[in-house]
Amino acid sequence: MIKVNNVTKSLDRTRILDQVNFQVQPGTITGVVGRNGAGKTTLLRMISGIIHADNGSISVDGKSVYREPDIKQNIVFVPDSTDALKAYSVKEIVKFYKTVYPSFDETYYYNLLDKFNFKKTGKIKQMSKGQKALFSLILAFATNAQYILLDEPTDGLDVIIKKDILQFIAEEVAKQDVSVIISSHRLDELEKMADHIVVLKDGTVESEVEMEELKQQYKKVQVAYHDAFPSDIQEHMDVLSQSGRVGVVLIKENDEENEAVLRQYDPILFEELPLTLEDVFVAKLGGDLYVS
Ligand SMILES: Nc1ncnc2c1ncn2[C@@H]1O[C@H](COP(=O)(O)OP(=O)(O)OP(=O)(O)O)[C@@H](O)[C@H]1O
Repeated sequence: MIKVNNVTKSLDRTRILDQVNFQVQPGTITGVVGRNGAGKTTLLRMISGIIHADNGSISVDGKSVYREPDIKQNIVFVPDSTDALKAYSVKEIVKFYKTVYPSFDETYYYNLLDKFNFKKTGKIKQMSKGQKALFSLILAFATNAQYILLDEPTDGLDVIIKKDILQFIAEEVAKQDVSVIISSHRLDELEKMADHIVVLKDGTVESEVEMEELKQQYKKVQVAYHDAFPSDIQEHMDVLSQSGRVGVVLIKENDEENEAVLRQYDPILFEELPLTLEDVFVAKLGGDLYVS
């Protein structure tokens, strides 16, 4: 388990992270969501031990990444840029990774390179941006590290490669016993795969959500009326959108009181729609969207 406990960090005398707390359970995907500059990269770099926290503590399986650096064999950080890899060839990088990650699985690595039609010779710098992104994930999962930290793994990629990458992550987490943290500014991408979402805003954890719980807590209903959309619905519950006589509202599961309000005007349509995380964030967190 990763425990981030009251972590504070300043860079150039500016407070980047302030009293950040959250935990990552084994075998789960945690999404760290926040706008550009929210502090996601700084947080991931601290968890992987690249930079130190000013205050607070970070432990991985009960060990401090700073005081017990052996634990770093169990953590791999994949930055949003592959610049650090560009001088290596597909073969050379294995030697380098094996010195840092003794359990690196070469068979797995070459099998996946085959699967995704990578050449087994050649330099990493010759790959396209999408190939580099996928390659760095293959490399990370081949380390056999228990904790994989991915900084914006799909940023700037086209929809096809984005889908491949998200599917690859989901499949590998299902197969291997790993925990993944993915940072992103795209709530919509993360909600499909994350078990747990941590929302970072201005350097603090603004909210945390367990996806399973959330889906059981709320429902989204589309209602339409013969006459104008009743104004008191707005006073009672969160109206996500409204156009003429049709509205989409967010209510709690088993909220009989609000359901009665919706039904008292004899709706001509009353239909439950699939709930997205964005719906809840828009309604409950003041409409502050993290989706680009
Ligand atoms: N070395 C540094 N010195 C000073 N300030 C820094 C440094 N690195 C980052 N920052 C500042 O810290 C804040 C958080 O940056 P960080 O890269 O962690 O955010 P982020 O959420 O990952 O953003 P993005 O999505 O744009 O990568 C930003 O305001 C950034 O300008």
